[in-house]
Amino acid sequence: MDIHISHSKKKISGELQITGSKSESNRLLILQALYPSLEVSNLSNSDDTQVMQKALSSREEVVDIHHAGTAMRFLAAYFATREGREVVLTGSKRMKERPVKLLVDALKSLGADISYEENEGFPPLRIKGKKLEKDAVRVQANISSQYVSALMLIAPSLPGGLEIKLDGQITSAPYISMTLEILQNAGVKGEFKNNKIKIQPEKELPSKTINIESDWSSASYFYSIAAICEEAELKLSNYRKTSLQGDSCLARIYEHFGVITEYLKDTIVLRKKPCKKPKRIIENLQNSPDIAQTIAVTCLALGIGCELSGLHTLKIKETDRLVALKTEMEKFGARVDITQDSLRLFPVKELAEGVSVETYNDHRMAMAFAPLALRIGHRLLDAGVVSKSYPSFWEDLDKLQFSVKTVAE
Ligand SMILES: O=C(O)C1=C[C@@H](OP(=O)(O)O)[C@@H](O)[C@H](O)C1
Ligand SMILES: C=C(OP(=O)(O)O)C(=O)O
Repeated sequence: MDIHISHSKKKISGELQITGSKSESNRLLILQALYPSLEVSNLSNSDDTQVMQKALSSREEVVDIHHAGTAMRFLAAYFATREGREVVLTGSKRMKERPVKLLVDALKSLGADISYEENEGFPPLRIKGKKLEKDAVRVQANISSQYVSALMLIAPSLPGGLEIKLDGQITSAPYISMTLEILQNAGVKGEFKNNKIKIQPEKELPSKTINIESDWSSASYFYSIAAICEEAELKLSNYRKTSLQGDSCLARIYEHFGVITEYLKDTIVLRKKPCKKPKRIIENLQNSPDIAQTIAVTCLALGIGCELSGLHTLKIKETDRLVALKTEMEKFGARVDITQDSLRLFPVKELAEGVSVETYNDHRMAMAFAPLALRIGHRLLDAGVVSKSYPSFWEDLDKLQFSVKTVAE
C-alpha cells in the first residue's frame, strides 16, 4: 500500500492508546512459556509479538519469525533448551542477513546443538533442543544486546542458573537492564554489575500478572509531531515516568524542540508551545538506537542540523538505516553525511516537493517520515510496514486529522 500523507492544521490535539511495548511483550512471552504461572496484560498487537506467540505454540518443524529480531534471538536460546524438540528457525530475506553467530557460539559453549542451514553465522538455524548443564558463558556485547537478553531469558530455567560475562563495549544497554528488571518483577533473583550478569535458577515462579507499559519507541512519532507543529497537546495512555524502556529518554531529548512531558497517573501529556528553535541537536544514541530515525526526520522538518552518534547497530537492523536515512532525506534537498556509526544532517530551509519516500521493509522508516507531512505533503511507499511494531499507526494519525490517502502503486 502506497499512501500520500499531508496535514494542514497548525494545532494538534488528541488522546491515543498505543499498543504495549514489543520488547517487553516478547521477553514476557518467553518467560511465560518457561513459567506458565505468569500472566501478562496489555500485550503488544505488533506483528513481531504475533510471530513470537505463533512460534511458541507451533508444533511444526519450520518456525518462521519473518522480520522480528527479538523473536529470532530469543527463540534461538529458548529452542536450544527444549529437550527432544528439533526446529528450523528461519525468517525473512533480511533476517537471513542479520548476524546471529555470537549468540549461537555462546549457546554452543553451553552445550547447545545448533547448525546453520544456509550461510555460516546467519539464520536459518537448525536447533536440536537439549538439556544445557553449564552455568557460565561469555558473549560479545557490542553488536546486539539481544544476544545477551536471549541468554538471560533462559538463564533461570537452567539447573544452576547462569553467569554471563560481557566482552567489549556494551551496546543498547537499557535493553539488558529491561530484561533483568522483567526477570526480577517475575520473581527471579539476578544482578548486573561490572560487565557480569548473574541469574539464579528457579524451578517455579509465583502466579502473577505483569502489566506491559505502552511502547515508547512508538511514542517517538508523536513527540516528533508535537515538535514539528506550532502548538500541540497529546495524551498518550499507559506510560509511566519510571519506565523499563530506554527510549523513554525521548522526554528529555524532545525538550530541545520545546516539547514538555507532563506525567499524570499512567498517562503522559505532550505539550508544545511556540519556542525558539535550537541551531542543531547533538546526541549519542548508543542506548536508544530505535529513535534515531525519528530525531533525524524531526530535525529535517524543522530545518535544524543534527549530529547523531553511537549508531553502529543501525546497519544491521530491518534495513541499513544509515544509508536509508541519507537516501530519503536527501530527496527533500538536505545534505546528509554518514559514517559507520554516525549521521550528520545539514539544515535545509526549503524542502523539495513531490517526494516519494521508500521504506525498505522498515516500519521505522515509514513512521519516522510521517510527521514530516506537517511541513510538506509526500508519498510513503509500502506504508503497511508499520505493522511490525504498530499496526494501528495510520488510524491513529487519522485521529489527529492527518490526511492519509491510498494512491495507485
Ligand atoms: O531487546 C530488544 O527488545 C531490542 C534491542 C535493540 O536491538 P540491539 O540490541 O540489536 O540494538 C532494539 O534496537 C530492538 O528494537 C529491540
Ligand atoms: C530493530 C528493531 O527490531 P528487531 O531488532 O527486534 O527486529 C526495531 O524495532 O527497530
